[in-house]
Amino acid sequence: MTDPLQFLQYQQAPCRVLHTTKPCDRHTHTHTHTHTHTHSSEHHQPCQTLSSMGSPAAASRFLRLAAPCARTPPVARPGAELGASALVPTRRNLNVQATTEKAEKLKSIDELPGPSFATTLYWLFIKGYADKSHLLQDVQRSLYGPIWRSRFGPFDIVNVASPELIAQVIQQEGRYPIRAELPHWKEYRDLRGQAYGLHVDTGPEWYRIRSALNPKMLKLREVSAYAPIIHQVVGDLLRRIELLRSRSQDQVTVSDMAAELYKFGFEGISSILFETRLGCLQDEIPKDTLRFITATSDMLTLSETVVLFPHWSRGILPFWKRFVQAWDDLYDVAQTLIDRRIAEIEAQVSSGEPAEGMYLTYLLSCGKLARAEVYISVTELLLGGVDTTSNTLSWALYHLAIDRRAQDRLYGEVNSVCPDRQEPTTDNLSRMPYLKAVIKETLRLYPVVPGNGRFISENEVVVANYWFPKKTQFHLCHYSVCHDEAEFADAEAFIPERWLRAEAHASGYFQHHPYSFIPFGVGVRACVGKRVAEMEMYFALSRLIQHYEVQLEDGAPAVEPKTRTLLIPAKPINLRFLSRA
Ligand code: HEM
Repeated sequence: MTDPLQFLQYQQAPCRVLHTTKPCDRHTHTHTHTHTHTHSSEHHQPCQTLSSMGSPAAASRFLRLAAPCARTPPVARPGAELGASALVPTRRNLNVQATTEKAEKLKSIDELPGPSFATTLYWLFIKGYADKSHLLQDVQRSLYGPIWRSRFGPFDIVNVASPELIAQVIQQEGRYPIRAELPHWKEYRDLRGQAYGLHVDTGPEWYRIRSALNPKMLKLREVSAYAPIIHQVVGDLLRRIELLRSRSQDQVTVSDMAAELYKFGFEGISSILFETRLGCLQDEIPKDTLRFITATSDMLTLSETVVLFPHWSRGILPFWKRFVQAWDDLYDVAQTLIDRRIAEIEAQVSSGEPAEGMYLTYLLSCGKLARAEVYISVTELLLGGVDTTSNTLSWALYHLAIDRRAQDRLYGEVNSVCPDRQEPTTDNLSRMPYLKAVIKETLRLYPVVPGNGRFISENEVVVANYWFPKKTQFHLCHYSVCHDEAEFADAEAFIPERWLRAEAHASGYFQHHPYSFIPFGVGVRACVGKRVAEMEMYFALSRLIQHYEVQLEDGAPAVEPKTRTLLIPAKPINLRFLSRA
């Protein structure tokens, strides 16, 4: 079966499209320009919409005639028992679905099973799933099947928890997909007169920003240019581990590895975005870094709280004020760092030196973004690029520490491609399939983004045999699907070999549906930092394993994940690093 990530639009040949948008008062320039983007050709012919159909019956008639829009090849999955949804929606069989008798009898959203508000409250606060919402996906799927509706305060959500149904949603996501509406983020931006940015802008405006960010983030060749700076940061991480070991009682233990890797993640992505070393892995963490760390956590937590309360409560309850403060801090840190770098660039230019840089120099000079958009884009990239890589690395080390056999195999591979602790190059990485398999398996067991979303605002859509009106919010239950025994044999076990095609085929481990593993999302809205994240994780993990044998502390209890927007370790992970020298 094919890797779903190969369908990411970014990997396809770029095409030139003329985008002419009307001038907008929010930005300082008129957006009439030509730019390069990496859409698949399907996107120039938007998915057929059901928007003007008006009723399930009309939609079903339409479906019978429609040429479906699909991005994946047909996948026959034995044993799928999902009624109409068992037909994996592909270019061919979406038509088949449409022509079945079932399509005549599309059901409405009100017919979906699902918990009442009271039941949800019970699950979250009495049964204790408030910080384990990843597990709630599994519980609810077993109660209601692969599609159900949940209502919680102002939220009305359709959950889908099978790869077939996730594929159906994605295939109808439209030309400019939206993950979720973020009215409170927009309100903050309006309050401060800031540009909207990736998460708040929608439609062609979102796409214009995204197209500016993509080229130096998603093209392998471009991302390879960041290898030397990432190696520098990995060097700092190794020195930091050496220092922490030497300070520990037994001279080998590093406590709370996730916290150390957070600093690594921050330094890594900052070195690319700001073209400056911040020194996060030094003993004294820069003040601004600490401010950003606190603000990130506050903003994400408060973001979930603020929307639950009505507008009028903002003067009484503290949440909105703290939410605004957290965003102010995030933005201010990014703006300060950017302004500092701009001053350096200006000084270089005025002294006749060429202004060479990496990502920030590109964003400032590409002529596609106003300065205000650069500020907010870099803030959002920083927001997305730290906990994600650092938590994934923490889980990878944790499992390698438990699984001696996997660790030995990884060490063997790294050592054979890069003997004598040579720093791996990006070319070397292509000869390290086991390293990549370890990261994939880590992301399968601990998808750091355990649930994704699609808010389908422009179109009415059909998923399974249900018809949904415009503005339906879908929740894509990745965690549940990644842990589904029907997709992944021995789903709870850490088996990197399942990603090595030849071995996995021989042992029956490679049989999953492409949409059962999409840790970086999929399509034009997928993660913009995927390539950078992979490079950071590959370099860090390979060099750590070159230097150390990693073990769990004696008698350390198992560490479970918890959800705090992202899937993170519920307890500190303490590891022993035994020098291989
Ligand atoms: C292990 C590492 C990472 C994982 C698993 C991950 C996962 C994801 C996922 C699942 C999405 C949503 C995609 C969708 O809706 O289809 C996303 C979006 C995003 N990610 Fe990542 N991410 C990672 C690292 C990074 C890094 C390093 C950066 C920054 C360079 C980053 C920046 C972003 C941004 C800005 C978005 C929003 C894109 C948009 O809305 O257009 N991520 N990521």
